[in-house]
Amino acid sequence: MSELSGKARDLDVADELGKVRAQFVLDDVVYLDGNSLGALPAHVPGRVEDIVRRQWGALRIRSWDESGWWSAPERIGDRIAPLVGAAAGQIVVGDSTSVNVFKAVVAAVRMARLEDTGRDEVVVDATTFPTDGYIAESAARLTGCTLRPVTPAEVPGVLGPRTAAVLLNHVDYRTGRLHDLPSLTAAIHEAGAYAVWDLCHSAGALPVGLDEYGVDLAVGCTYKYLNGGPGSPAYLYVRRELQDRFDSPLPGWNSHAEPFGMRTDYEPAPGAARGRVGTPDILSMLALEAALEVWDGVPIEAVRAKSLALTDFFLECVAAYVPEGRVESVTPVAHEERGSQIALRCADSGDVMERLIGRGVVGDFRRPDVLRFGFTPLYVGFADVERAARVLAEVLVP
Ligand SMILES: Cc1ncc(COP(=O)(O)O)c(C=O)c1O
Ligand SMILES: Nc1c(O)cccc1C(=O)C[C@H](N)C(=O)O
Repeated sequence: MSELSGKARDLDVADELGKVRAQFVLDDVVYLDGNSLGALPAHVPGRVEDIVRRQWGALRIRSWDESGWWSAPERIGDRIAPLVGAAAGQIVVGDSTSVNVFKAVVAAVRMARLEDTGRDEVVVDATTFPTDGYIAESAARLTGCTLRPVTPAEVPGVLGPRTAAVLLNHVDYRTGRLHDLPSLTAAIHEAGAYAVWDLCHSAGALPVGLDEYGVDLAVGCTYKYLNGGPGSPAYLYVRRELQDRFDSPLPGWNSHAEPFGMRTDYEPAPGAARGRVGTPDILSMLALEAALEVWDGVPIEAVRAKSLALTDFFLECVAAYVPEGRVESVTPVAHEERGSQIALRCADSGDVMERLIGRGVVGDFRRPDVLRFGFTPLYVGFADVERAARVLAEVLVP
């Protein structure tokens, strides 16, 4: 046994979260793509079967009340809340991240304008996952704002009396860089603007502290580190003090104060429900609710500690196994700047990822030249990490 595989074994033995892995359906593959689609918790298929056969099949329409379908968006929001540092009553689950980005950015601009009509700029992370950029551009156009795409490091320098809203990613999807949410949020508030954070790549991987740092609005998906399944609904956080002013650009009947009043005038519901639009996607939503049970008794701080240990160990193994200069990490070394993934740049990365997957190590390739490896602490172990780096070195040999 090599020194590093011995170290991996010792780290796995000492790993307090190691037992959580048994709750997932995993095979002999090293699955490092949980930052795109999380693995399936083993109890979910049985629960979905019950939801379909009993709740839908037998109870039918009664399930809106008797099976808790109607209240699911806020109930599941409250289950996600502690994972992102939010008190109950501020998160609603539903729609896609893209749709929630739209709601949040337009609502942020509208709130900024309530205080100062001269605010006419939306600042967006220029390096963002494309959907956020597209939607921010459309939201800016619809609200008569100018879009300012800048890197997160440039954000403090462009804030000013014209800034209405700023849309940022907590963790960059390509590089895995963790942005400084507390200080950027403080700078945005200092400028009198509203902060909207996309938590897709941080929720379930590290503590977020939404309430602690006074974030205004946040969105995120649930199919990555929260393991909700393909296309599982996203969520929207609206800070409690802002809820009465949250003016949704998509005021559907589900966010009405009296949804069954069938009134022609719109009166928004109080609380997080104001972020709803139409009928919730119950099957996906309840599959997500079941999936979230793997978090029972799992503190997010322990997840963060293991995540950093996994990524540190991966970098150590890559440095030991891969010939120097063959790959370059674009993920920051500093813990306070690192999410839960490592992105390695190399010339022929598309082919390299195909060979890796062929050898049972699943990461993904992001254009133009990045090999992305996501580390989900709930089910990735240190032996997986050592194997991934070893196989990477093998497939990199010309
Ligand atoms: C940062 C970020 N935002 C948004 C999305 C996607 O949004 P949607 O759930 O609407 O597909 C992703 C990944 O798919 C993402 O990485
Ligand atoms: N949402 C995805 C999908 O519907 C298909 C394939 C991949 C995805 C992803 O989540 C991509 C992911 N946001 C990324 O960071 O690249």
